[in-house]
Amino acid sequence: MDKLLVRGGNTLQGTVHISGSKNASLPILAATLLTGETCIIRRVPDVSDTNYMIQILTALGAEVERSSGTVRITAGTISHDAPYDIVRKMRASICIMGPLVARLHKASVSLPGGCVIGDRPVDLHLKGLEALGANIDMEGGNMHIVAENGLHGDECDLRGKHGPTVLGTDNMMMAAVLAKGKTVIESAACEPEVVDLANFLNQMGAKITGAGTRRIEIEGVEKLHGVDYTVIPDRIEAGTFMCAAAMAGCPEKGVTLNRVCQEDLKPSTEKLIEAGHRVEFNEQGTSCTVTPGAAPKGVNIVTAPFPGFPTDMQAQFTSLLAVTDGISVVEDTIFPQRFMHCAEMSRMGADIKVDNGTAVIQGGKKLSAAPVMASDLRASAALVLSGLCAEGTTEIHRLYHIDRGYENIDDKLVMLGADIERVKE
Ligand SMILES: CC(=O)N[C@H]1[C@@H](OP(=O)(O)OP(=O)(O)OC[C@H]2O[C@@H](n3ccc(=O)[nH]c3=O)[C@H](O)[C@@H]2O)O[C@H](CO)[C@@H](O)[C@@H]1O
Ligand SMILES: C=C(OP(=O)(O)O)C(=O)O
Repeated sequence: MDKLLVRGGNTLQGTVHISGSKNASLPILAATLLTGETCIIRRVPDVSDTNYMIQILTALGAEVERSSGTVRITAGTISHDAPYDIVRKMRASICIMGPLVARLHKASVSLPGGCVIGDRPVDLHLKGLEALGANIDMEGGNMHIVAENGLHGDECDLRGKHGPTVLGTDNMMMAAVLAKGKTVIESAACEPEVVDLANFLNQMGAKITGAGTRRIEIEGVEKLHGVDYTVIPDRIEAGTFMCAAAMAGCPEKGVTLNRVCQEDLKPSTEKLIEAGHRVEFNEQGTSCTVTPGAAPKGVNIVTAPFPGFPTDMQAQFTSLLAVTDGISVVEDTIFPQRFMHCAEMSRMGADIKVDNGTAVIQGGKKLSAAPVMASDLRASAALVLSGLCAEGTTEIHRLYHIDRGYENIDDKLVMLGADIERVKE
């Protein structure tokens, strides 16, 4: 197992290229199961989650070739059966349910295991599939989903107690594209990754309108075909580098991020500006430079479904606010238990009290290095950010979390001037 040594105090400057979105790539890779024709997906980040999805597709019978960011998939003859051994490692593997039932009229998929960021049920995914005529039986931790005569269009409201569901919306869209008749999804998730999946499906020949709004309509079609598609930039990786620039960037030159989407970065941009940092986009909105402010101040954050502030940026902003003067309050309404990074950051000298889904941060503390444990993907990014500003060498253990979703994060930070080394434990 690897660990990261982050020697804090270096100033970051230069340009970083943002990778394709992990959270857009995962459902898009799963959606290639909807056709026997070849799909080429470009700018798929080379991270363990996308490689894991490729292993799942291969285990189901698809032929997959990967050459750096380009993945070529032909799902000619596929199996409906995804046992525990192949789904257990990644929760996002549940997005194979929709395409399998749509194409084969049946799917056996093991329930994903627990998740450290909180309770993550799949009731809304199942509600969506049931609305389209699927019968679902649970047995021995497996979901057996059958639609003997195929799926049919219907209406379904996917609102849960924490708001809409991203992968649940994806699953229902993927199920509905080959269903007979029209499907309406109410309270759909509006995240850019949902829109990217809808764009991909439409290029395959699907008829989806309204993606990016709370109501999505899908007119079922008989068949989908292969496509050549490029996934959107990763707004969470970009947001993480924006935080790095605000925390450790050169005050004169800042850090430039290339291959971003300005619209998708709005919530992170607004909070950085409110906290006193400078964020400037080029005219096309595809590149931005973040320069740390002279007198940054604390801000309050409440996570919410898109276009609100993303829960996937909560840990990184908590890290930024821990070293920013003033009191900040950060509430995660989507995953109220997603604060494991705070205990580790406290070991580095941060002053954060977490209670009932809310962190109260007494900011402006000088951080000092400590050995810390990454507990999940974004928590590990938050610890790297803290390490960049800490005095001494921070050791970050359990690096497999960060490798799930950040392509070469250590190399990218080193290119910007950070002193980071990956070593064997
Ligand atoms: C691979 C991927 O894209 N992952 C993202 C996706 O996860 P994912 O799609 O799994 O997250 P959801 O949008 O489904 O979760 C939102 C909320 O709904 C609840 N819920 C969800 C499903 C369900 O059937 N019942 C239910 O109650 C969840 O517990 C959570 O409180 O969106 C999350 C919320 O933006 C992000 O943090 C994840 O990074
Ligand atoms: C929580 C995340 O991913 P997943 O839903 O796959 O756990 C994430 O990308 O921050």
